[in-house]
Amino acid sequence: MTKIRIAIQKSGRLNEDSIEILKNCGISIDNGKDQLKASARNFPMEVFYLRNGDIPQYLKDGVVDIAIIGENVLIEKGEGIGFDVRLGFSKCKVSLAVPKEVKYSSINYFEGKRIATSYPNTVKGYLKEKGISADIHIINGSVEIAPNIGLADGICDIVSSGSTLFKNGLKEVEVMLKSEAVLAVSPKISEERKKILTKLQFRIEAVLTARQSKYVLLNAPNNKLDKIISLLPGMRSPTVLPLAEEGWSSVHTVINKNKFWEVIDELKQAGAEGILVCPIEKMVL
Ligand SMILES: Nc1ncnc2c1ncn2[C@@H]1O[C@H](COP(=O)(O)OP(=O)(O)OP(=O)(O)O)[C@@H](O)[C@H]1O
Ligand SMILES: O=P(O)(O)OC[C@H]1O[C@H](OP(=O)(O)OP(=O)(O)O)[C@H](O)[C@@H]1O
Ligand SMILES: [Mg+2]
Repeated sequence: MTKIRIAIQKSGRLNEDSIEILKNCGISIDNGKDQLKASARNFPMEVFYLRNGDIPQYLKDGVVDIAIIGENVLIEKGEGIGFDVRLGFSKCKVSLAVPKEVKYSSINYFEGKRIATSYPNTVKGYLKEKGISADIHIINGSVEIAPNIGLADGICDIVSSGSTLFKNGLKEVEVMLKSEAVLAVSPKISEERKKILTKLQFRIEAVLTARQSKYVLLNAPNNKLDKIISLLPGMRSPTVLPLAEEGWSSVHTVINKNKFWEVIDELKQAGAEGILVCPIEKMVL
C-alpha cells in the first residue's frame, strides 16, 4: 500500500505540536523518542523524525513528500518548496538586533558591519534588497551572545517574546519576516501520494477551523431572543430549543473564540443566562 512520507522535527519546539495536530486528525503515531521512523496505525503515512534544519533538503530530494516545518527555515533553505497550509503554532519573527546602547536610526547602520546569524541567506537577501553590504558570520546557536563577546556588531535570529534579546542587552531593530509552522510539500510528490495529501489537508482544515471556534449554549427569555440572536454571528443561524420552564429558550451556536469575548457583556445585558462555552474537536464547513 502506498503511504505518504511526512517529516517532523525529532525534538525541539515543533515536535509536540506536530504530533498533536496529527493526533487531532485521528492519526496516531509514536513520539519518535527512540524510533526515527514510524508508521501511523490508522492512516497511510510513514513518519520520519528529523532535524528541522535538514528537512528542506529531504523535501527537495523527494525523500519525504511533506513536512511540518517553520516557514522561516523554508525561506532560508527551501527554495522551490511550496506550502499551502499554515498550522497556527510556533509563531515567531526573524529579526535584526543590535546592542541596546546603539543609536539606531536606519538599516544603513549595518553597512560594513558584522552580523552573526544562523540565517545567512535570509539576511543576505534582505540586505541586498536594501542596498546594504555587511559581513555575515554564520553560527549555529546562541547567536544572541555574539555582540557581547566581540564577534559581531549585530545579530539576526528568531524573536518571539523578546526575552532572549533583553537578557543579552540587545534590541530588535528590523523585523525581516514573520513565521509559523506550515505543511510543506515536496516538488517531487507523486500523483498517488497527492491523493493522500488531499485527505490529510481536509482533516487539518477541520482541526484548525475547530481550534478557532467555540460552541456556545445559553438560556434566554423568549422576549429577548431577537436581540440575543442578533449578537451571535453563527455558522448559519443559531439553534433555538424551548426550555422546560415556560417562556424560556436555550440558544446554541458556534462562534469564533475571539468574537466571544467581544460579545459576552452585551449578551448578559440582553438577558442571556447560564452561558456555557465548549471546545469543538472537528469542524467541517
Ligand atoms: N522562541 C520561539 N518561539 C516560537 N517559535 C520558535 C522559537 N524558536 C524557534 N521557533 C520555531 O520553531 C522552529 C524550531 O525551532 P527549534 O529551536 O526547536 O529548532 P532548531 O534548533 O532550529 O532546529 P533543529 O531541529 O535543526 O535542531 C524554528 O525554525 C522556528 O520556526
Ligand atoms: O524571543 P524569545 O521568546 O526569547 O525566543 C527567541 C529565542 O528562541 C530560540 O532559541 P531556543 O530557545 O529555541 O534555543 P536554541 O538556540 O537552542 O534553538 C531563538 O533562537 C531565540 O534565541
Ligand atoms: Mg531554537
